[in-house]
Amino acid sequence: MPEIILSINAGSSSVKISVYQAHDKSGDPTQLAEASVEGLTAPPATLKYERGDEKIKGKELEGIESQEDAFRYILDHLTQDKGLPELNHKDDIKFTCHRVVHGGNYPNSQVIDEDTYHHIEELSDLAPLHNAGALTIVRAVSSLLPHATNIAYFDSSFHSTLPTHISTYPIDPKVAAHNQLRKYGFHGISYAFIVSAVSTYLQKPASTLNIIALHLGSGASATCIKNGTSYDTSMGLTPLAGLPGATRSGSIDPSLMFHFTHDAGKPSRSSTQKMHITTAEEILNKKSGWQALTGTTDFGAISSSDAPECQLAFDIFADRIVNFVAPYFVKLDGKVDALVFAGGIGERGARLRAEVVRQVRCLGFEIDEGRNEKPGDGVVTSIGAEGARYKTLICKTDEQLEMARSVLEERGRFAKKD
Ligand SMILES: Nc1ncnc2c1ncn2[C@@H]1O[C@H](COP(=O)(O)OP(=O)(O)O)[C@@H](O)[C@H]1O
Ligand SMILES: CC(=O)OP(=O)(O)O
Ligand SMILES: [Mg+2]
Repeated sequence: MPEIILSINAGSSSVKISVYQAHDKSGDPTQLAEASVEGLTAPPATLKYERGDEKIKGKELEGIESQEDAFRYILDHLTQDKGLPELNHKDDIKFTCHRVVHGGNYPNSQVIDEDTYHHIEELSDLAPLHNAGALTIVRAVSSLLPHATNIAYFDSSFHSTLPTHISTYPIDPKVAAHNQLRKYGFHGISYAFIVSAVSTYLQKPASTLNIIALHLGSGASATCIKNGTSYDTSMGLTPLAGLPGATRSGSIDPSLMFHFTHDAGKPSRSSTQKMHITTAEEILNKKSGWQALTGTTDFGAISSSDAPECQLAFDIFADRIVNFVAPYFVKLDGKVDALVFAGGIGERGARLRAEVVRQVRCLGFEIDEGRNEKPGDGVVTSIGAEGARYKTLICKTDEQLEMARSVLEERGRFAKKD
């Protein structure tokens, strides 16, 4: 009986699911199909599907508005695909991996049982665009695929190596300890993939790899990776800190909110019994960022527009990214193996990459315009100019593959208790 792994990546604007078949040989599981519903924050959402030579791109979907809608749509699509007989029997799905953004103090992945489910639910307030959506998918899996083992992979786990002086906020330590207020950091599944891919590409052991990695998607972050581990990262207690995003402000003066509205501390209308967020958090997470500045969350459209508000959004993003690249270069003492772009915008946004690299040229980074416009097909490609002091790379990050690989490596830990 084939063992199938469904790897589910619920982002703030998309749900991406890859289907793998496990095998006994060493190496990666075999990918059978990849489906994603994108644009949940810029309706209509669209479907992208790839199975062998079968490709669908940009199919507009009616009524798909949430992560759960997207999951159910993709599962139907996969199980009804005649060219994917491996999924005709839902019981063959042995493992479902779920990307869960906030994992609190979990240093590694966890089988989702009652306890972990409730713990992840408690953390929903700290990742209001993410955890609750991922849990709706966990619940759907439990009813639609009762034989599968659900495993949570946390975006925050990769950052459990942050030094204390970097993860600690200068606030009352008693309150901080009691409420577990510290820098957690996110996009860690992606950063784990990036470390392994760049280490293979540069033929340098991961344990000696120093990179400045930028995961730029609907949510965007920068991470300073020292000796293959997270040394600093731009997101914080929640994914709101650091860089702006599709609907997020990124870091602002914390006092700003009290001048923006008198209702800052009141519960927002999107609070539920299980998730409590204030009006301030609602505004900064869901009503700010590119959406507020330009009216669209599509950074591709923003980058190619001449409209002044789009130009301003573009300039803000480049500026805020540089605000992390430079200090991370210093924290690595100039011993930097590469500056790495990843995520939907990092991988596809040639104009933004060119602008960021131009602004940090005094550090020794330089882009090759031709390669930047038409990067190669590999998982990692170089876009740096010949002779530049430091390398600039694009990494096609794959959070679904990172989770599926880990399932196979750690499967002993996940034996299902029947
Ligand atoms: N050609 C492009 N140039 C710049 N940005 C792009 C381009 N194509 C897509 N994007 C942007 O990538 C972002 C989505 O990134 P992704 O990492 O897939 O998001 P998520 O955070 O939901 O996982 C969107 O803002 C989208 O507009
Ligand atoms: C952590 C985070 O912001 O994730 P995403 O970019 O997928 O929304
Ligand atoms: Mg993402």
